[in-house]
Amino acid sequence: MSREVYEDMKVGNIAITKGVVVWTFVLALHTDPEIQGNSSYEFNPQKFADGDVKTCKYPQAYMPFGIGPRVCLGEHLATMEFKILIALIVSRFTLSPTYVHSPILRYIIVPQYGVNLCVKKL
Ligand code: HEM
Repeated sequence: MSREVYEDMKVGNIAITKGVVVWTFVLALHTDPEIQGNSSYEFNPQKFADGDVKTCKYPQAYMPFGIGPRVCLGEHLATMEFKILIALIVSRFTLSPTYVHSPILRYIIVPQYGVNLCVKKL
């Protein structure tokens, strides 16, 4: 995520000059054990049971849809679409017995050995 600095400013003890574009590496924020806790690399949907902001040390450090006045306009639509999509997938397939649960970090978190699904004729 990026923001252009419109005037010379300081963030903590870092001086930033007008015109510089500052990038936030969101993946690092979402996986840093210092911020997210020691299980930051584990796939654990349960940690969201009490809402997004309770998942990490600083509520604003969890920002898959950005943050502030330019936050993603489609956040709620996309979240709803994901819920519908997951429900549709789960209702039509079961995981193959050969499936090995092994999420790893590439550019995003992906299943290391893929996800094999059993397809049955409806
Ligand atoms: C998984 C799905 C999506 C993700 C992860 C995502 C993520 C993001 C992020 C990180 C930003 C930048 C926010 C910022 O700079 O603070 C953004 C902006 C935006 N997104 Fe999404 N987005 C998703 C889906 C959608 C959908 C479905 C729509 C529209 C239907 C949408 C519309 C927008 C728009 C219009 C902006 C620009 C907002 C602005 O600059 O004021 N996004 N999105």
